[in-house]
Amino acid sequence: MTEPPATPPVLAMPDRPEKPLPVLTLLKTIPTNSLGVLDAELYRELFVRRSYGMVSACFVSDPAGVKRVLVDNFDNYPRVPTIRRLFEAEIGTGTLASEGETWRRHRRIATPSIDARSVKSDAPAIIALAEACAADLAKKAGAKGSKKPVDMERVAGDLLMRMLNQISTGGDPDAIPVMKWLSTVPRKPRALDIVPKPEWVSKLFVRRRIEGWKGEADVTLRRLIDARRSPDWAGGQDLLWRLAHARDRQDGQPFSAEEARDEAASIIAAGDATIRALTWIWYLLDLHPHVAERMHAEIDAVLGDDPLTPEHVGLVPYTRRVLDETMRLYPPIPVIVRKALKADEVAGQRAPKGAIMCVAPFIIHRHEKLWERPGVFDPDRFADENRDKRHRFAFIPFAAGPRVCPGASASSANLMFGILALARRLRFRLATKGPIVPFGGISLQPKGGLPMIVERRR
Ligand code: HEM
Repeated sequence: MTEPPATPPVLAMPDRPEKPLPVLTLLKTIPTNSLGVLDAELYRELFVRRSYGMVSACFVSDPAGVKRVLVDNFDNYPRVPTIRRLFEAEIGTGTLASEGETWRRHRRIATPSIDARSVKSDAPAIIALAEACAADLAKKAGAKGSKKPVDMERVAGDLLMRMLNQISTGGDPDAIPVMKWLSTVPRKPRALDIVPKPEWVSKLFVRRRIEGWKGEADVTLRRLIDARRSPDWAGGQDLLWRLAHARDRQDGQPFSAEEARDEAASIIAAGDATIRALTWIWYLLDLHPHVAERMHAEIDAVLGDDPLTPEHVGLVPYTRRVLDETMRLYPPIPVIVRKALKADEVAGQRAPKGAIMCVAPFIIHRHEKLWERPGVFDPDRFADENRDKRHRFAFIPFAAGPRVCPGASASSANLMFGILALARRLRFRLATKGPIVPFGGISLQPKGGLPMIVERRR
């Protein structure tokens, strides 16, 4: 067995300025990499309040503060309207982009359609997609190995798109443009997209551009849902069918056609975060051969030459720890932003009315006061015997509270199928000497992709 290196490798990080950036530099940096504005103090202090002219921002990393914002007083902290509008413009008012009673109703009706029980029956088809992806990469690598790199972000993106399509429509090829469209939401905004504006300005300047992006894909999505509402529907009970027939447990009412479309678009667009975890894991494994070796040994011992089944996921605890440690260091959603409707006390500190509340998994997961050796990749921190050492709200890749990710268990299972299928047959080596830069948009991506050489293991 390979020993862990005496000095752990330096991991890809965005710039971390020693001091807070001046406002102008901050405004210039955010569009190029929002994580590059997070300065060193934020990783040292559990609560930091900053003023930017008229706006206050609170960076909350104290686990008690995270709980206050996301769970105990979550009604006081809706999404920041500018970010919500970015989504709303394209996908309407589904769970992802609504607030108040609209959100509550969507969440109540939609959540049972994507919980672990509902997506269980998709597992064999999802596993088949993961196996096909591994077989395809093995073929490309050839017996002797190919020197031509593949972009792992693209590989993960393609696989996850097929998985989402399987869950949503039973794998209907007509729905691929819908998946492609929703994987681009939200697009890079223009200033006019995010400021509040009268309806006529929106119609004239914003809606038309967005209609162009959606093109036929939105028409297709509506058609797919309508077909499932028809009494003549003879297909399966996939996610779109479940959304079309779901009912509110409070008043027994189903979604309207428009609501069902918004919710489907919301869930498919949100599912895209999964791609990130299935990208960063191969980067970390290549940098840490002792972890890769142990994970491969576990997978080989448990799977052997047997066909991969859902039951295998429960038998590979070390591989699961590798996934958790990957999402600690590179959380797919790096920053959660809320706005304080009223002034509040958060972990003993004052959050003023109107403050932007930044609960950032990227900071919290690397915080010096919450983790030992936070920059070191060590999957064993997630071993059962170490569970008591960490606070429940110090690890929040799926957020927490009433707005916790409803796709958490479905995406965890799909990720494990993808990891097991690929790692059983293949190993990936970084194919660039240049730095890998984590880029923070809504989700956390390696800037410019992740080129890797594929090698066959068996
Ligand atoms: C590794 C994969 C994923 C991660 C790390 C992740 C993470 C998150 C996080 C952090 C949030 C909260 C964002 C915020 O409040 O600002 C969220 C919300 C959401 N996620 Fe996920 N997600 C993942 C996959 C999925 C999948 C596969 C689906 C659907 C099948 C999904 C559906 C949603 C929806 C609908 C919301 C909005 C919930 C609400 O506002 O009530 N996610 N996700």
